[in-house]
Amino acid sequence: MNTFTLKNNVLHAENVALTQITENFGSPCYVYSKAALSQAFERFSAGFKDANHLVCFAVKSNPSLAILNLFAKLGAGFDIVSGGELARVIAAGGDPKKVVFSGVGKTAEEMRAALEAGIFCFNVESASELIRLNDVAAYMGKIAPVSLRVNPNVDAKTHPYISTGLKNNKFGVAYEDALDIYLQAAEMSNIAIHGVDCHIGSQITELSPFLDAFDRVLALVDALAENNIQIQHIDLGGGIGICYSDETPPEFTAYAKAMREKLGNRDVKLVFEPGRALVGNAGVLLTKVEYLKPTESKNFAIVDAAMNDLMRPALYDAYHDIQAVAPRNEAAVNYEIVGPVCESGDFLGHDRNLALQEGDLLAIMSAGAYGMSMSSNYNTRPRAAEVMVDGDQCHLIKKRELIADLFANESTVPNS
Ligand SMILES: Cc1ncc(COP(=O)(O)O)c(C=O)c1O
Ligand SMILES: N[C@@H](CCCC[NH3+])C(=O)O
Repeated sequence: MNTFTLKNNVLHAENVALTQITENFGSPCYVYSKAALSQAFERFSAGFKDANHLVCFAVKSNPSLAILNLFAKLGAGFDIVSGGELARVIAAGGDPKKVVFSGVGKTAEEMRAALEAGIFCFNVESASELIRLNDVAAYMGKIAPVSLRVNPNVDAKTHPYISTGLKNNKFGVAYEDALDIYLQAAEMSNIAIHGVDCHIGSQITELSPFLDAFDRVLALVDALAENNIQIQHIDLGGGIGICYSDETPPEFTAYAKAMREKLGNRDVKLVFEPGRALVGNAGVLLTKVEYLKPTESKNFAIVDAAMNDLMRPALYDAYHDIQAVAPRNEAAVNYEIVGPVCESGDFLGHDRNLALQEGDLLAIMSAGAYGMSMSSNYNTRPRAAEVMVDGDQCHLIKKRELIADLFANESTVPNS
Protein backbone atom coordinates (compact mmCIF):
# COMPACT_ATOMS: atom_id res chain seq x y z
CA MET A 1 0.00 0.00 0.00
CA ASN A 2 1.18 3.50 -0.81
CA THR A 3 0.42 5.29 2.40
CA PHE A 4 2.08 8.60 1.71
CA THR A 5 1.47 9.70 -1.85
CA LEU A 6 1.59 12.85 -3.92
CA LYS A 7 -1.80 14.19 -4.95
CA ASN A 8 -1.93 17.51 -6.81
CA ASN A 9 1.77 17.79 -6.07
CA VAL A 10 1.28 17.68 -2.30
CA LEU A 11 2.24 14.70 -0.16
CA HIS A 12 -0.82 13.20 1.54
CA ALA A 13 -1.34 10.71 4.34
CA GLU A 14 -4.33 8.74 3.08
CA ASN A 15 -6.65 11.60 1.97
CA VAL A 16 -5.20 14.36 4.10
CA ALA A 17 -2.63 16.83 2.77
CA LEU A 18 0.37 16.96 5.08
CA THR A 19 0.40 20.76 4.69
CA GLN A 20 -3.03 20.83 6.33
CA ILE A 21 -1.71 18.89 9.29
CA THR A 22 1.02 21.40 10.13
CA GLU A 23 -1.46 24.25 9.56
CA ASN A 24 -3.71 22.69 12.18
CA PHE A 25 -1.19 21.26 14.60
CA GLY A 26 2.15 22.95 13.96
CA SER A 27 5.61 21.57 13.25
CA PRO A 28 7.42 19.31 13.95
CA CYS A 29 4.68 16.72 13.95
CA TYR A 30 4.54 12.94 13.72
CA VAL A 31 1.81 11.65 11.42
CA TYR A 32 0.57 8.05 11.29
CA SER A 33 -1.81 6.38 8.88
CA LYS A 34 -4.44 4.26 10.59
CA ALA A 35 -4.95 2.20 7.44
CA ALA A 36 -1.23 1.44 7.16
CA LEU A 37 -1.06 0.39 10.81
CA SER A 38 -4.12 -1.84 10.57
CA GLN A 39 -3.00 -3.40 7.32
CA ALA A 40 0.46 -4.15 8.66
CA PHE A 41 -1.00 -5.91 11.69
CA GLU A 42 -3.54 -7.80 9.63
CA ARG A 43 -1.01 -8.86 7.01
CA PHE A 44 1.39 -10.10 9.67
CA SER A 45 -1.36 -12.05 11.44
CA ALA A 46 -2.79 -13.46 8.21
CA GLY A 47 0.32 -15.61 7.77
CA PHE A 48 -0.55 -17.41 11.00
CA LYS A 49 -4.27 -17.76 10.40
CA ASP A 50 -5.51 -21.10 11.72
CA ALA A 51 -2.27 -21.56 13.64
CA ASN A 52 -2.05 -21.29 17.39
CA HIS A 53 -0.30 -17.94 17.70
CA LEU A 54 -0.12 -14.58 19.45
CA VAL A 55 1.26 -11.38 17.94
CA CYS A 56 2.62 -9.17 20.73
CA PHE A 57 3.35 -5.70 19.35
CA ALA A 58 6.67 -4.41 20.76
CA VAL A 59 5.47 -1.36 22.66
CA LYS A 60 8.91 0.26 22.73
CA SER A 61 8.79 0.85 19.00
CA ASN A 62 5.79 3.15 19.36
CA PRO A 63 3.97 3.39 22.67
CA SER A 64 1.25 5.82 21.56
CA LEU A 65 -2.02 5.00 23.34
CA ALA A 66 -3.91 5.46 20.08
CA ILE A 67 -1.69 2.92 18.30
CA LEU A 68 -1.82 0.44 21.19
CA ASN A 69 -5.61 0.82 21.29
CA LEU A 70 -5.87 0.20 17.55
CA PHE A 71 -3.75 -2.95 17.75
CA ALA A 72 -5.61 -4.15 20.87
CA LYS A 73 -8.89 -3.90 18.96
CA LEU A 74 -7.35 -5.96 16.16
CA GLY A 75 -6.53 -8.67 18.71
CA ALA A 76 -2.88 -7.92 19.43
CA GLY A 77 -0.98 -8.80 22.53
CA PHE A 78 1.95 -6.69 23.62
CA ASP A 79 5.66 -7.12 24.34
CA ILE A 80 6.63 -4.80 27.19
CA VAL A 81 9.95 -3.98 28.83
CA SER A 82 8.87 -1.91 31.84
CA GLY A 83 6.14 -1.27 34.36
CA GLY A 84 5.51 1.96 32.46
CA GLU A 85 4.77 0.05 29.26
CA LEU A 86 2.44 -2.29 31.18
CA ALA A 87 0.52 0.71 32.51
CA ARG A 88 0.27 2.10 28.97
CA VAL A 89 -1.06 -1.17 27.58
CA ILE A 90 -3.72 -1.30 30.28
CA ALA A 91 -4.58 2.40 29.80
CA ALA A 92 -4.95 1.76 26.06
CA GLY A 93 -7.40 -1.11 26.63
CA GLY A 94 -4.89 -3.89 25.96
CA ASP A 95 -5.43 -7.29 27.54
CA PRO A 96 -2.75 -8.06 30.18
CA LYS A 97 -3.36 -11.77 29.54
CA LYS A 98 -1.74 -11.23 26.15
CA VAL A 99 1.35 -9.44 27.50
CA VAL A 100 4.88 -10.81 27.46
CA PHE A 101 7.38 -9.01 29.68
CA SER A 102 10.93 -8.84 28.30
CA GLY A 103 13.93 -6.91 29.62
CA VAL A 104 17.12 -7.57 31.54
CA GLY A 105 16.42 -5.40 34.58
CA LYS A 106 12.91 -6.03 35.82
CA THR A 107 12.50 -4.63 39.34
CA ALA A 108 10.56 -6.41 42.08
CA GLU A 109 7.95 -3.67 41.82
CA GLU A 110 7.54 -4.25 38.09
CA MET A 111 7.25 -8.00 38.68
CA ARG A 112 4.54 -7.39 41.27
CA ALA A 113 2.56 -5.18 38.90
CA ALA A 114 2.80 -7.77 36.13
CA LEU A 115 1.79 -10.64 38.42
CA GLU A 116 -1.10 -8.57 39.72
CA ALA A 117 -2.22 -7.85 36.15
CA GLY A 118 -1.96 -11.57 35.26
CA ILE A 119 0.32 -11.30 32.21
CA PHE A 120 0.80 -14.12 29.72
CA CYS A 121 4.50 -14.70 30.36
CA PHE A 122 7.72 -13.30 31.81
CA ASN A 123 10.65 -13.56 29.40
CA VAL A 124 13.33 -14.12 32.02
CA GLU A 125 16.80 -12.97 31.04
CA SER A 126 19.07 -14.27 33.85
CA ALA A 127 19.30 -16.86 36.61
CA SER A 128 19.21 -14.07 39.21
CA GLU A 129 16.01 -12.66 37.74
CA LEU A 130 14.42 -16.10 37.99
CA ILE A 131 15.24 -16.32 41.70
CA ARG A 132 13.83 -12.86 42.32
CA LEU A 133 10.68 -13.59 40.35
CA ASN A 134 10.13 -16.79 42.34
CA ASP A 135 10.49 -14.84 45.59
CA VAL A 136 8.14 -12.06 44.51
CA ALA A 137 5.54 -14.55 43.28
CA ALA A 138 5.83 -16.61 46.48
CA TYR A 139 5.29 -13.49 48.60
CA MET A 140 2.14 -12.72 46.60
CA GLY A 141 0.92 -16.33 46.63
CA LYS A 142 1.07 -16.42 42.83
CA ILE A 143 2.68 -18.62 40.20
CA ALA A 144 4.76 -16.77 37.59
CA PRO A 145 4.52 -18.07 34.01
CA VAL A 146 8.00 -18.09 32.54
CA SER A 147 10.02 -18.41 29.35
CA LEU A 148 13.78 -18.16 29.38
CA ARG A 149 15.22 -15.83 26.77
CA VAL A 150 18.06 -17.73 25.21
CA ASN A 151 20.77 -16.38 22.99
CA PRO A 152 20.91 -18.71 20.02
CA ASN A 153 24.24 -17.08 19.11
CA VAL A 154 23.35 -16.44 15.50
CA ASP A 155 24.52 -13.46 13.53
CA ALA A 156 21.48 -11.30 12.80
CA LYS A 157 23.47 -9.44 10.13
CA THR A 158 22.27 -6.07 11.34
CA HIS A 159 23.76 -2.96 12.97
CA PRO A 160 25.90 -4.04 15.96
CA TYR A 161 23.96 -1.71 18.31
CA ILE A 162 20.70 -3.51 17.53
CA SER A 163 21.95 -7.09 17.33
CA THR A 164 20.91 -8.89 20.49
CA GLY A 165 21.16 -12.65 20.00
CA LEU A 166 24.92 -13.01 20.28
CA LYS A 167 26.72 -14.64 23.15
CA ASN A 168 28.47 -11.54 24.40
CA ASN A 169 25.68 -9.10 24.92
CA LYS A 170 23.63 -8.30 27.98
CA PHE A 171 20.41 -9.93 26.78
CA GLY A 172 19.12 -13.38 27.61
CA VAL A 173 21.12 -16.37 28.81
CA ALA A 174 23.83 -18.24 26.94
CA TYR A 175 22.41 -21.13 24.95
CA GLU A 176 24.79 -23.53 26.71
CA ASP A 177 23.46 -22.51 30.15
CA ALA A 178 19.77 -22.61 29.26
CA LEU A 179 19.02 -26.25 30.09
CA ASP A 180 20.60 -25.93 33.53
CA ILE A 181 18.61 -22.80 34.33
CA TYR A 182 15.42 -24.47 33.17
CA LEU A 183 16.16 -27.39 35.49
CA GLN A 184 16.60 -24.91 38.35
CA ALA A 185 13.33 -23.21 37.38
CA ALA A 186 11.53 -26.55 37.43
CA GLU A 187 12.45 -26.88 41.11
CA MET A 188 11.09 -23.47 42.07
CA SER A 189 7.80 -23.44 43.94
CA ASN A 190 6.30 -20.32 42.33
CA ILE A 191 7.57 -20.59 38.77
CA ALA A 192 5.67 -22.36 35.99
CA ILE A 193 7.69 -23.03 32.85
CA HIS A 194 5.58 -22.11 29.84
CA GLY A 195 7.91 -21.36 26.97
CA VAL A 196 11.23 -20.65 25.32
CA ASP A 197 11.98 -17.17 24.04
CA CYS A 198 14.57 -15.57 21.79
CA HIS A 199 15.00 -12.23 20.07
CA ILE A 200 18.08 -11.92 17.92
CA GLY A 201 18.04 -8.28 16.91
CA SER A 202 16.25 -5.62 14.97
CA GLN A 203 16.01 -4.45 11.34
CA ILE A 204 16.87 -7.94 10.08
CA THR A 205 16.49 -8.15 6.32
CA GLU A 206 17.11 -11.84 5.68
CA LEU A 207 15.19 -14.95 6.66
CA SER A 208 18.19 -17.12 7.42
CA PRO A 209 19.05 -15.70 10.89
CA PHE A 210 15.46 -16.32 12.02
CA LEU A 211 15.61 -19.88 10.75
CA ASP A 212 18.97 -20.55 12.38
CA ALA A 213 17.67 -19.19 15.67
CA PHE A 214 14.50 -21.29 15.42
CA ASP A 215 16.58 -24.44 14.82
CA ARG A 216 18.52 -23.84 17.99
CA VAL A 217 15.38 -23.08 19.98
CA LEU A 218 13.78 -26.31 18.75
CA ALA A 219 16.85 -28.30 19.78
CA LEU A 220 16.47 -26.79 23.24
CA VAL A 221 12.74 -27.61 23.32
CA ASP A 222 13.63 -31.24 22.54
CA ALA A 223 16.29 -31.30 25.24
CA LEU A 224 13.75 -29.93 27.71
CA ALA A 225 11.22 -32.59 26.71
CA GLU A 226 13.86 -35.26 27.42
CA ASN A 227 14.03 -33.77 30.89
CA ASN A 228 10.24 -33.88 31.31
CA ILE A 229 9.80 -30.16 30.75
CA GLN A 230 7.01 -29.61 28.22
CA ILE A 231 6.90 -26.24 26.49
CA GLN A 232 3.56 -24.66 25.58
CA HIS A 233 4.85 -21.80 23.50
CA ILE A 234 7.86 -20.61 21.55
CA ASP A 235 8.42 -16.86 21.39
CA LEU A 236 10.51 -15.93 18.38
CA GLY A 237 10.78 -12.24 19.25
CA GLY A 238 10.59 -9.46 16.71
CA GLY A 239 13.20 -8.09 14.39
CA ILE A 240 11.78 -8.15 10.85
CA GLY A 241 13.24 -5.17 9.05
CA ILE A 242 11.58 -2.59 6.84
CA CYS A 243 12.62 -0.77 3.71
CA TYR A 244 14.20 2.58 4.59
CA SER A 245 15.95 2.98 1.23
CA ASP A 246 16.67 -0.14 -0.83
CA GLU A 247 16.53 -2.97 1.68
CA THR A 248 14.43 -6.00 0.77
CA PRO A 249 13.28 -7.50 4.08
CA PRO A 250 11.36 -10.77 4.03
CA GLU A 251 7.68 -10.48 3.13
CA PHE A 252 5.37 -11.33 6.02
CA THR A 253 3.93 -14.25 4.05
CA ALA A 254 7.39 -15.72 3.38
CA TYR A 255 8.37 -15.24 7.02
CA ALA A 256 5.18 -16.89 8.28
CA LYS A 257 5.48 -19.79 5.84
CA ALA A 258 9.09 -20.43 6.83
CA MET A 259 8.32 -20.29 10.54
CA ARG A 260 5.32 -22.60 10.23
CA GLU A 261 7.27 -25.09 8.15
CA LYS A 262 10.06 -25.14 10.67
CA LEU A 263 7.61 -25.74 13.53
CA GLY A 264 6.12 -28.69 11.65
CA ASN A 265 3.34 -30.47 13.49
CA ARG A 266 4.51 -29.70 17.01
CA ASP A 267 1.64 -28.70 19.25
CA VAL A 268 3.11 -25.40 20.40
CA LYS A 269 1.81 -21.83 20.29
CA LEU A 270 3.97 -19.39 18.35
CA VAL A 271 4.47 -15.95 19.85
CA PHE A 272 5.96 -13.00 17.94
CA GLU A 273 7.06 -9.57 19.07
CA PRO A 274 7.20 -7.40 15.96
CA GLY A 275 7.65 -3.67 16.42
CA ARG A 276 9.26 -1.82 13.52
CA ALA A 277 7.63 -4.00 10.85
CA LEU A 278 4.14 -2.97 12.03
CA VAL A 279 4.66 0.76 12.52
CA GLY A 280 7.88 1.91 10.83
CA ASN A 281 6.52 2.76 7.42
CA ALA A 282 3.14 3.89 8.76
CA GLY A 283 4.57 7.15 10.10
CA VAL A 284 6.44 10.26 9.00
CA LEU A 285 7.92 13.19 10.84
CA LEU A 286 6.97 16.56 9.39
CA THR A 287 9.43 19.38 9.78
CA LYS A 288 9.71 22.93 8.47
CA VAL A 289 12.81 24.41 6.86
CA GLU A 290 13.78 27.36 9.07
CA TYR A 291 16.96 28.48 7.32
CA LEU A 292 19.01 27.69 4.27
CA LYS A 293 22.66 28.22 5.03
CA PRO A 294 25.18 27.87 2.22
CA THR A 295 28.79 27.53 3.35
CA GLU A 296 32.00 27.05 1.40
CA SER A 297 31.84 23.27 1.59
CA LYS A 298 28.18 22.40 2.24
CA ASN A 299 24.65 23.70 2.03
CA PHE A 300 22.77 23.30 5.26
CA ALA A 301 19.00 23.16 5.47
CA ILE A 302 18.26 23.87 9.12
CA VAL A 303 14.89 22.41 10.05
CA ASP A 304 12.74 22.66 13.16
CA ALA A 305 13.02 18.94 14.03
CA ALA A 306 16.21 17.61 15.54
CA MET A 307 17.96 14.61 17.02
CA ASN A 308 15.77 14.97 20.10
CA ASP A 309 12.73 14.27 17.89
CA LEU A 310 14.27 11.51 15.77
CA MET A 311 17.43 10.07 17.24
CA ARG A 312 18.09 7.26 14.77
CA PRO A 313 20.35 9.17 12.34
CA ALA A 314 22.52 10.55 15.16
CA LEU A 315 22.60 7.27 17.08
CA TYR A 316 23.03 4.69 14.34
CA ASP A 317 23.86 6.82 11.34
CA ALA A 318 20.50 5.49 10.15
CA TYR A 319 19.13 6.54 6.78
CA HIS A 320 15.65 8.03 6.49
CA ASP A 321 14.35 9.18 3.13
CA ILE A 322 13.46 12.89 3.17
CA GLN A 323 10.82 14.23 0.79
CA ALA A 324 9.53 17.70 0.08
CA VAL A 325 5.86 17.86 1.05
CA ALA A 326 5.15 20.21 -1.90
CA PRO A 327 8.00 19.52 -4.33
CA ARG A 328 9.25 22.54 -6.29
CA ASN A 329 9.90 22.37 -9.97
CA GLU A 330 13.33 23.99 -9.56
CA ALA A 331 16.90 22.81 -9.72
CA ALA A 332 17.83 20.60 -6.78
CA VAL A 333 20.72 21.45 -4.51
CA ASN A 334 22.71 19.08 -2.33
CA TYR A 335 21.81 19.64 1.34
CA GLU A 336 22.77 18.52 4.79
CA ILE A 337 19.47 18.38 6.63
CA VAL A 338 20.25 19.37 10.20
CA GLY A 339 18.37 20.37 13.35
CA PRO A 340 18.86 23.25 15.79
CA VAL A 341 20.39 21.14 18.58
CA CYS A 342 23.89 22.05 19.73
CA GLU A 343 25.63 18.89 18.57
CA SER A 344 27.49 18.30 15.33
CA GLY A 345 25.82 14.88 15.30
CA ASP A 346 22.42 16.55 15.06
CA PHE A 347 21.54 15.66 11.50
CA LEU A 348 18.51 14.02 9.91
CA GLY A 349 20.03 13.35 6.51
CA HIS A 350 23.29 13.82 4.59
CA ASP A 351 23.67 14.60 0.91
CA ARG A 352 20.03 15.10 -0.02
CA ASN A 353 19.20 16.60 -3.40
CA LEU A 354 16.20 18.83 -2.93
CA ALA A 355 14.83 22.11 -4.26
CA LEU A 356 14.10 24.07 -1.09
CA GLN A 357 13.11 27.47 0.14
CA GLU A 358 12.83 28.64 3.72
CA GLY A 359 9.40 27.79 5.11
CA ASP A 360 9.07 24.59 3.05
CA LEU A 361 7.83 21.43 4.71
CA LEU A 362 9.76 18.17 4.63
CA ALA A 363 8.58 14.68 5.46
CA ILE A 364 11.10 12.40 7.12
CA MET A 365 9.92 9.01 5.99
CA SER A 366 9.77 5.66 7.83
CA ALA A 367 9.63 7.43 11.18
CA GLY A 368 6.82 5.40 12.76
CA ALA A 369 9.16 3.11 14.73
CA TYR A 370 11.69 4.25 17.32
CA GLY A 371 10.95 7.86 16.42
CA MET A 372 8.73 9.44 19.04
CA SER A 373 9.50 6.57 21.41
CA MET A 374 13.19 7.55 21.60
CA SER A 375 12.62 11.30 21.63
CA SER A 376 13.90 13.50 24.42
CA ASN A 377 13.76 17.05 25.70
CA TYR A 378 17.43 17.78 25.02
CA ASN A 379 18.01 21.51 24.67
CA THR A 380 14.68 22.00 26.49
CA ARG A 381 12.79 21.26 23.33
CA PRO A 382 9.16 20.24 23.77
CA ARG A 383 8.30 16.95 22.12
CA ALA A 384 6.39 17.09 18.83
CA ALA A 385 2.66 16.62 18.39
CA GLU A 386 1.33 13.30 17.05
CA VAL A 387 -1.56 12.95 14.63
CA MET A 388 -3.35 9.90 13.29
CA VAL A 389 -4.96 10.12 9.87
CA ASP A 390 -7.99 7.99 9.13
CA GLY A 391 -9.27 8.48 5.58
CA ASP A 392 -9.98 12.18 5.32
CA GLN A 393 -10.01 12.74 9.07
CA CYS A 394 -7.07 13.63 11.25
CA HIS A 395 -6.97 13.19 14.99
CA LEU A 396 -4.53 14.79 17.38
CA ILE A 397 -3.39 11.78 19.42
CA LYS A 398 -0.74 13.62 21.41
CA LYS A 399 -0.57 17.33 22.05
CA ARG A 400 2.68 19.11 21.51
CA GLU A 401 4.41 19.54 24.87
CA LEU A 402 4.39 23.01 26.33
CA ILE A 403 7.65 24.54 27.44
CA ALA A 404 6.18 24.96 30.93
CA ASP A 405 5.55 21.16 31.04
CA LEU A 406 9.25 20.57 30.76
CA PHE A 407 10.12 22.04 34.13
CA ALA A 408 6.77 21.62 35.88
CA ASN A 409 8.20 18.95 38.20
CA GLU A 410 11.31 20.91 39.11
CA SER A 411 11.90 23.29 41.96
CA THR A 412 14.67 25.57 43.10
CA VAL A 413 16.40 24.98 46.44
CA PRO A 414 15.04 27.31 49.17
CA ASN A 415 17.41 30.00 50.47
CA SER A 416 20.00 29.43 47.82
C1 LIG B 1 12.81 -8.36 23.28
C2 LIG B 1 12.41 -7.58 22.08
N1 LIG B 1 11.31 -7.96 21.41
C3 LIG B 1 10.88 -7.28 20.31
C4 LIG B 1 11.58 -6.19 19.84
C5 LIG B 1 11.06 -5.51 18.61
O1 LIG B 1 11.97 -5.52 17.62
P1 LIG B 1 11.60 -4.98 16.16
O2 LIG B 1 11.10 -3.58 16.33
O3 LIG B 1 12.87 -5.05 15.45
O4 LIG B 1 10.56 -5.88 15.62
C6 LIG B 1 12.76 -5.79 20.47
C7 LIG B 1 13.60 -4.71 19.94
O5 LIG B 1 14.55 -5.01 19.24
C8 LIG B 1 13.17 -6.50 21.64
O6 LIG B 1 14.26 -6.13 22.30
N1 LIG C 1 15.93 1.64 18.60
C1 LIG C 1 16.44 0.85 17.55
C2 LIG C 1 16.09 -0.57 17.63
C3 LIG C 1 16.38 -1.18 18.95
C4 LIG C 1 15.38 -2.20 19.20
C5 LIG C 1 15.15 -2.40 20.64
N2 LIG C 1 15.58 -3.69 21.10
C6 LIG C 1 16.19 1.48 16.20
O1 LIG C 1 15.76 2.58 16.12
O2 LIG C 1 16.43 0.92 15.19
